[in-house]
Amino acid sequence: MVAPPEQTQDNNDHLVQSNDPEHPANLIPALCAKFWTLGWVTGTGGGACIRQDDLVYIAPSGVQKELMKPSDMYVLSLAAQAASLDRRQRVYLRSPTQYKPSQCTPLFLAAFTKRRAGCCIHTHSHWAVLVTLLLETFGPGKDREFRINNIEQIKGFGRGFEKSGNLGYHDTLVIPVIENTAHEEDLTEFLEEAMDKYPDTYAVLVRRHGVYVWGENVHKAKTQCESLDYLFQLAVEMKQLGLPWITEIEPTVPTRK
Ligand SMILES: CSC[C@@H](O)[C@@H](O)C(=O)COP(=O)(O)O
Ligand SMILES: [Zn+2]
Repeated sequence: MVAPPEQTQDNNDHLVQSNDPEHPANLIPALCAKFWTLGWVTGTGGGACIRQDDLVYIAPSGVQKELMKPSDMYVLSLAAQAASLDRRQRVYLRSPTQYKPSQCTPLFLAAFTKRRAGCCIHTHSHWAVLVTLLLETFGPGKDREFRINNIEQIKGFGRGFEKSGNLGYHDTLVIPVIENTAHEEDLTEFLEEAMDKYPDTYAVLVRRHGVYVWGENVHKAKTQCESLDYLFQLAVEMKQLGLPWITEIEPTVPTRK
């Protein structure tokens, strides 16, 4: 077994220094600046995390996510983390001294380790929060899933973990909802439970809080996050217009003559 790299005296600064705009240390600040304009990472909430092979690039906690710099990024080795005896203790190769790492770290790690995701995005989007509030009004039992079908944007989603291709127009997209907790890290066990119960899901809604969305790579995570936000907004607006709530209708497959 190859020993994981250790934190060096220079804090492994080379891990976050690159001229490549696609390098995770450059991409996280760039993505978060775009997400801020969508209201996804307002007031320090939400964020994004990228895995490149064994290395995970993590934003700091409690900072204005749209103003971050590559040098603000934490770097963690999944191999070193797996070898650590205490699962809650994080093994960082690089820690910017003035901050703590994002409180969302254990949730991001769940997407990387349980689903081999390459990127995980957490938003505090109004649409995500409103959808969880609307679901509450459907009563116990019906408030634990967001379902939608017969909308073109569903095709923006992959079929599921280790499955090829995307959902089709007539498929139903199902996103589980978990309850919020006082501390972000306490959501981890519920997020993992939801992943086990819905093995093909790429997202988990957190009631009155937001959504976690992941994908095989940055492109897929971003596409799925944007598609989902579009669908959440559409669902809320359909409800406002008095159109039938999509969770209450069955998929309508037209019959061919
Ligand atoms: C507005 S505080 C939000 C946090 O508690 C949390 O929900 C969040 O999404 C961001 O946590 P952070 O530790 O700043 O990355
Ligand atoms: Zn949050």
